[in-house]
Amino acid sequence: MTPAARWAAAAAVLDQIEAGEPAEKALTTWARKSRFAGSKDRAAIRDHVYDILRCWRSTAALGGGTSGRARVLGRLRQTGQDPATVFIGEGYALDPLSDEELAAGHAPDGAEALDLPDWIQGIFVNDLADKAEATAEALRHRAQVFLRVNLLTTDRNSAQTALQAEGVETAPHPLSDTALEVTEGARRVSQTEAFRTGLVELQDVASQAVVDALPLKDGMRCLDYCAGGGGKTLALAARLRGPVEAHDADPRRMSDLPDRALRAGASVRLVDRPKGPYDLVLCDVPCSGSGSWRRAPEGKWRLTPDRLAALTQTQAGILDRVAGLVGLGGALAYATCSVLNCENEAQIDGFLSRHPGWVCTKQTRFGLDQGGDGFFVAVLTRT
Ligand SMILES: C[S@@+](CC[C@H](N)C(=O)[O-])C[C@H]1O[C@@H](n2cnc3c(N)ncnc32)[C@H](O)[C@@H]1O
Repeated sequence: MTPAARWAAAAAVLDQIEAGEPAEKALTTWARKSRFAGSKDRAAIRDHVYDILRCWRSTAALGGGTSGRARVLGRLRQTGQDPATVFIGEGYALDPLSDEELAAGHAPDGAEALDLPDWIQGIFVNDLADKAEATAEALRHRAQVFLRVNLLTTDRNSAQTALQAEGVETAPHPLSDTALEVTEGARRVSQTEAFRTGLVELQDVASQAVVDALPLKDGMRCLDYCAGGGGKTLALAARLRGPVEAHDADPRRMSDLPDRALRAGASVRLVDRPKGPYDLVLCDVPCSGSGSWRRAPEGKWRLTPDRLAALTQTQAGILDRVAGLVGLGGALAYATCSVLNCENEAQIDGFLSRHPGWVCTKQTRFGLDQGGDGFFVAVLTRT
């Protein structure tokens, strides 16, 4: 496909998303109908779509409309590319722009320029103060690719050498001693022998730092209560060098975890009904995902005040339930990939006011300015 044809395909996918289709589904449907597209085409189209999803409001403002065509025009203007090289009307390219389309569009302002929903801009300013703008700006750009070195099978230097031999260049990242930032060959990672044999896992650096912050001790009984795909379960098992139990309200989300654990040489047991007492329970709760909107930008546009309120209730409910699983002297670790106070510090304050006999021994925010996604972790101890 020509570069112009890829933009035309992106415009078609964006129209489906505008009509309410999830981005992944719209991309898959397009790929099924377009067998002529190769893997490089599909990757380029996906990049266009996600770049625009991150900048959904500003591209619409600059392009003068919410159609895929207008958003592509907005994105080209935003990145200083000449629309005349894309709207060429030949082959599979988009039709040339009309005079009306050329005259449309305005420079985005305020929340539009920061690509935030209006209702959340005030919350950002209130919660993040002088970091609000920089955080919103960081969420408008692609995230770096990070790997977690699996300490059960290798060390960071050896993993780096193995990846380099397969054309993947990496650099250690200061936020976690298990983290490598991929500087070249990111698309090749999942095909490498190093990945297939469990030397490394794809995992954001701040997500790794959350696990580093947990009070781990040899032989402790440990539960990951919201295990999902198991990213943190595996990191925990590697740090602990021992077994970890994994639970999720939706067990289907853990369906790949046994295979992933096998590949990583980690001991993970899936539990339907956890029975305490545990020495450590990690709750990586469902949240707005506002710290990782650059990886999952649709979440930014789908979040509503009602949905956020429902999420904070779920989070408080999980904390209250899980408290009963932690033994005396044990710890409850609460984590989110959110930058919002109502899902972070306010949840901890609420828990402490409902549960006398618990103290908060650690509370850390990882900001996007530290390189990874925005994360929060608190450690609560039962005294
Ligand atoms: C943020 S995700 C977990 C991500 C995972 N820890 C990781 O690192 O890959 C939150 C998980 O919580 C699960 N969940 C939602 N409500 C829950 C509940 N009431 N109890 C337990 N898990 C719940 C969801 O199914 C989802 O898999």
